[in-house]
Amino acid sequence: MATLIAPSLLAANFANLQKDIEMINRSEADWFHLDIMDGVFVPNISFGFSVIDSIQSLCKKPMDAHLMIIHADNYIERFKNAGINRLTVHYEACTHLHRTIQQIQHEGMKAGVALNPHTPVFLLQDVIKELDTVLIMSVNPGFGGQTFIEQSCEKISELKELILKKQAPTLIEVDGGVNLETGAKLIAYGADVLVAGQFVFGSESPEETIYQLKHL
Ligand SMILES: O=C(CO)[C@H](O)[C@H](O)COP(=O)(O)O
Repeated sequence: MATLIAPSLLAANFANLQKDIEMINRSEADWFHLDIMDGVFVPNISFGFSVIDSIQSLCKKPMDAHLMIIHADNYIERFKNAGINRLTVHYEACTHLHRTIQQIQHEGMKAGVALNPHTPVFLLQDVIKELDTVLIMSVNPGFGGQTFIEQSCEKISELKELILKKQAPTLIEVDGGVNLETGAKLIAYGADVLVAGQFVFGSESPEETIYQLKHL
């Protein structure tokens, strides 16, 4: 399977989101990646439903939301209504993770679980078969433009092993510090989806940068 590319809108120009969304529509990107932060689970606040509702009709590719929030259960139906196709919650922020996954899938969305850099992969062994995606955080969540944590590569190997062992249908998504160098390494270790924010939107030609990531 060709690697999927999910540009993170966190690094887009919020004064002209439409322009960046249209660029992603034109590009070889596969998904829109939306980072939702609550200022509690992570020390930053990003954007919420008013923004997602406004961009929903502009986004012509699946919307992949990464929730960095507590009490995600309270908002699952609301994210579905906002047009989100894939919803990822954090392992560290969910008390009843299995129930949360079921609720997301009950709403017709793909369900993902994100792991912070300090959270080991083996903790997912009893839910992996239910998961559409595992999002390996290769930086500490909360901010774009951080340095890639090398240890993430080993976690991808461990996750790949777990997925094969359990014959799970799960995609491996990686988020944080992705560029051409780290991206190539991540693909070699088994990543299926690369999220990239600063590397795409901070480049001279974001569309060309997406092309380069897609063809690594
Ligand atoms: O989840 C995130 C932050 O919590 C971002 O998606 C991630 O950091 C991507 O940003 P960049 O590619 O700029 O490192």
